[in-house]
Amino acid sequence: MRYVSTRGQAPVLNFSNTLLAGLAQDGGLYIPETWPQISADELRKMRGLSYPELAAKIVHLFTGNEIPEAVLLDLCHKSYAGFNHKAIVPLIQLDHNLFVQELFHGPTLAFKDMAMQLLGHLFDYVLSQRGEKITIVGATSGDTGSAAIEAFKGSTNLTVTILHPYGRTSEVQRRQMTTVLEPNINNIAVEGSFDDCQDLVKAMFADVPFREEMQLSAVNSINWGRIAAQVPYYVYAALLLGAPDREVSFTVPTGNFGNILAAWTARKIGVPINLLCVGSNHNDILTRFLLNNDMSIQGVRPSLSPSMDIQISSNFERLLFELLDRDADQCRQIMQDFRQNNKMDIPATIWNKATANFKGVALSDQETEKVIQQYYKESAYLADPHTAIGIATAQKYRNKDIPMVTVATAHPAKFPDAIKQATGITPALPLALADLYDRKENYQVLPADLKKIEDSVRATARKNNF
Ligand SMILES: Cc1ncc(COP(=O)(O)O)c(C=O)c1O
Ligand SMILES: N[C@@H](CCOP(=O)(O)O)C(=O)O
Repeated sequence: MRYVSTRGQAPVLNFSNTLLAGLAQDGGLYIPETWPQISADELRKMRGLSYPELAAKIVHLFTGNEIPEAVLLDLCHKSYAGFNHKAIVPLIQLDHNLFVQELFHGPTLAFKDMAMQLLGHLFDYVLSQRGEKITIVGATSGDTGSAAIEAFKGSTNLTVTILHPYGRTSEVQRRQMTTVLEPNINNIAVEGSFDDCQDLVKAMFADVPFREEMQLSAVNSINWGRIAAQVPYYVYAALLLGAPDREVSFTVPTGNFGNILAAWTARKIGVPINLLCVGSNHNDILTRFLLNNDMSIQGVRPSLSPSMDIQISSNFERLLFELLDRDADQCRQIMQDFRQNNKMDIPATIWNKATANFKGVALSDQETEKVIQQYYKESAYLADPHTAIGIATAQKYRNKDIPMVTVATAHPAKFPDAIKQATGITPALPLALADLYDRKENYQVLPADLKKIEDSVRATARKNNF
């Protein structure tokens, strides 16, 4: 498998180098040079596989023989062994043709564990083979950070610095990150928004001497490895609901556009997926785009669904590249203009192609609360605020002939205040996290200043003798 950058000016890489590179040198995102395909017959043969077995087959399509399927199978078994549901990604039926696929049964209670647990093993495998050490830098609005810290804590091959927006995650999310005290983990609360954190990560990659000195790598969904490891659960749900002989639609609560891009990738490789629906909170740049071709940055406002408090959705660039028929020069120009003008100018022909594939709905906090309340009362289903946005979006776009699956991206106990406000109950944290509020925290608060952040990343690497 070979990977190309969406901006066309970075070297073409194999899977392992794409994984370690994270972001392309030209600021673009890596994407497969050609899409692997699964035929309907091959899909039928995958029915009945367990989740780890299916995941190994799907991820192998993106690694090629660089990582043998038998090795991937072993890594997938290890990755999902600690999940606290036997099905790993159970599909719950809410209504006649409305389903929820729960992706939050991993150690940090959000869908990020699905990819991050596997990425932890993949990085270890590749780095041990090469005898290399790297520095991971990541931005989080709450969930990627804890999943990455959990997956990589204690590793002797790498250090991890995670930037989170100061005071803008839930307390549970913050504590899940800041109470991990292993020396290879560094938590920074940045005085700014998630978008500022993500910009700082990209700026570290753009600082070539720093990038080379530290051997930087990424675990946000700018890294293709993340997307590849998020495709299998879409295939799993589709197979359970009759694929390849029946279509299925998906609704995804969306922020950085990584999770829905994985669903779109499942369609690209041959899974019959009908609609892809984006659910947003009032940080609604993606839904404004889908409804009115308005992709203008309006500043991030805190919401009840903090993990989606994002305005610059990195993975949109991968979709754009594809919709532009892989014209990397045009993609690069549009992305550069976007950051200069705070507005993306998308030609009408491209917008039409996007809206033929994707639909979108934005919910206010009040509406989100009502949906949590309604499903709790009527269906005894407790949805976290992100999932509730997904369910409301699915309600709008479901149709009677095609099953609609909303991916449930977080456990309600990660957002106890919002759940209490909506239902009056406080969801309990699972046993493994029951003492979270008693654990000691360690993090520093820094301004959104590249030099200060780089100094902190370097200090962590030095402390670990890198
Ligand atoms: C709970 C939760 N839901 C939804 C999202 C949005 O997913 P994505 O950024 O892949 O669009 C996130 C963050 O990524 C999240 O943590
Ligand atoms: N919501 C995310 C934001 C980062 O998304 P990623 O998928 O690109 O890592 C978070 O919880 O951190």
